[in-house]
Amino acid sequence: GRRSLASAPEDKDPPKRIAVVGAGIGGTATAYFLRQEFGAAVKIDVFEPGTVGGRLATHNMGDYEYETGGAVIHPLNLHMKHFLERLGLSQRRDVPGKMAIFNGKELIFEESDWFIVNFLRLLWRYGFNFLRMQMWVESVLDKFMRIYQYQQFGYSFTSVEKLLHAMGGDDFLTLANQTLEEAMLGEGFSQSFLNDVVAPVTRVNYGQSVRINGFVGAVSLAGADPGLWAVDGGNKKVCSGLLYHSKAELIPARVTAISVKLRPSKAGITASLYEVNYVGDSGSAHSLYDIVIVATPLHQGKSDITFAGFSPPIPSQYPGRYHQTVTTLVHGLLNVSYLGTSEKPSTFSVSDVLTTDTKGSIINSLSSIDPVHIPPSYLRPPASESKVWKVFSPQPLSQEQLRDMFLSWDSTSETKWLAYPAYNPPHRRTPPFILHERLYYLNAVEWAASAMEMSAISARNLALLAHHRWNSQVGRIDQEDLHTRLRGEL
Ligand SMILES: Cc1cc2nc3c(=O)[nH]c(=O)nc-3n(C[C@H](O)[C@H](O)[C@H](O)COP(=O)(O)OP(=O)(O)OC[C@H]3O[C@@H](n4cnc5c(N)ncnc54)[C@H](O)[C@@H]3O)c2cc1C
Ligand SMILES: CC(C)=CCC/C(C)=C/CC/C(C)=C/CSC[C@H](N)C(=O)O
Repeated sequence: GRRSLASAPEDKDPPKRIAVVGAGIGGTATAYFLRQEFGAAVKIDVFEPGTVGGRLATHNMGDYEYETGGAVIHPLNLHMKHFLERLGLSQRRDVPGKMAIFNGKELIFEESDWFIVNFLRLLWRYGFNFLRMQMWVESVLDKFMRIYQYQQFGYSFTSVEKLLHAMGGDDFLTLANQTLEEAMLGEGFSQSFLNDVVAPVTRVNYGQSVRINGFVGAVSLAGADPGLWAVDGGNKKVCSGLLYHSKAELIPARVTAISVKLRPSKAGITASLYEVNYVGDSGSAHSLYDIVIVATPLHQGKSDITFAGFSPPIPSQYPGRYHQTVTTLVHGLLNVSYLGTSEKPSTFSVSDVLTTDTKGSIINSLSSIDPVHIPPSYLRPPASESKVWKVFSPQPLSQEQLRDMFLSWDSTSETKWLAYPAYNPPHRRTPPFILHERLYYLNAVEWAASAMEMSAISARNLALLAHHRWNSQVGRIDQEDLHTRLRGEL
């Protein structure tokens, strides 16, 4: 393939052992790409105290299973698509639905079955803002897609900033360091369009306002594109599949500390190894590794790993915090009048209710959801029947709030996530990908944007970076102007 043509002919001995901390999509994709880069001989251990999948998780309700965490994937998320192909998984059958926007009192927009009706309504209210937004998101996505070509040619980046810059130049760095609101007002979008249309999208996807950074804002708007998909059987199947495919060993334990140990090597030169300390059901233990990849956020409430013996020191927790989103699944009957509509439940066919950023609003969104596997004759039940609704809110819902929203229910389930970063641009500095010589940090990428595909891109980047740094192949690291240099290459 095109990678091997340019790799150095005399690679040094491959590493013997590599550790990955965390078995979400980031950690399991890292194990998969590490195996691809370093070959069959290296032993890869993946540490995970919880369920494989991390923020990709499901819950059983009635006879079916439903996504409670990461749910939708973009049609242009090429790593996720590639994983499905390699693992023999398939996309879940799509059940079309309609969207509405709720301002806390009434529905200010309700999608019609007819494209032309939606188009004319939006044109009437917001002029060409809507079409221009689609063009703006597409232009960001066009540049974003360059990363796949760079990675296919084996190029890697030492920081989130350099990765963003390689995709979209200074424009992407500016975008990431200003708010979505500033970026869109600067592009000439109207404040009412931001309030009525853009904020509901950032609220459903990231639980936050239009003051998130412009880059994650564009990702969020891409998350409202048509053609979104999910994995048949549940998104977390990708994680267990990648783990199996990578022939990594899953160690069901929590990593407590990572320290650097100096060891004399064959040539008499002192080489450093990493000691990973962990606690599992059978007590605590430690092992030595040549390379370690941390694939869990190093933030308050997310993980608590001590880094010992490093100079400069590595903090257990980086500045900034993760934002809480509570997922409540309710198997019950919606109180349609809660949405201020006089429509009959039997004809109310909205599946996704987004919300504006109104003071006192307690929910971010309310969606009718389908099981992770859709049986052949499945039809989404109307609102007049008991079915599963998913509510995203910043705080847990009280019984009283649930009683306002639902006429009755058989069961509920609540998952409190520290879901994604609380985005307050301009951030001081994105955390580093490289914590130490051969110690890497995958979730730094979430400060640009948090999504399954972002973790997969970071995984590929770190596997390449770890490989090139191990073999001192500097020609594949932080190369400038790749877009021009690779033009015409397929
Ligand atoms: C409610 C919600 C909805 C979302 N919706 C979408 C969506 O629709 N589309 C989308 O693309 N993205 C979505 N996301 C974001 C997406 O889920 C995440 O970006 C992605 O899953 C992150 O994967 P990760 O592997 O990097 O991290 P995680 O999934 O968090 O994995 C980290 C793993 O590390 C483990 N771990 C923690 N500490 C230790 C330790 N000390 N030792 C060992 N292991 C440890 C954890 O148990 C966890 O399993 C959503 C997130 C949430 C919460
Ligand atoms: C990374 C790129 C280019 C695109 C990803 C687009 C995408 C799928 C964004 C969504 C991210 C996200 C955090 C969604 C959360 S909620 C999703 C859904 N609306 C739901 O109801 O679960």
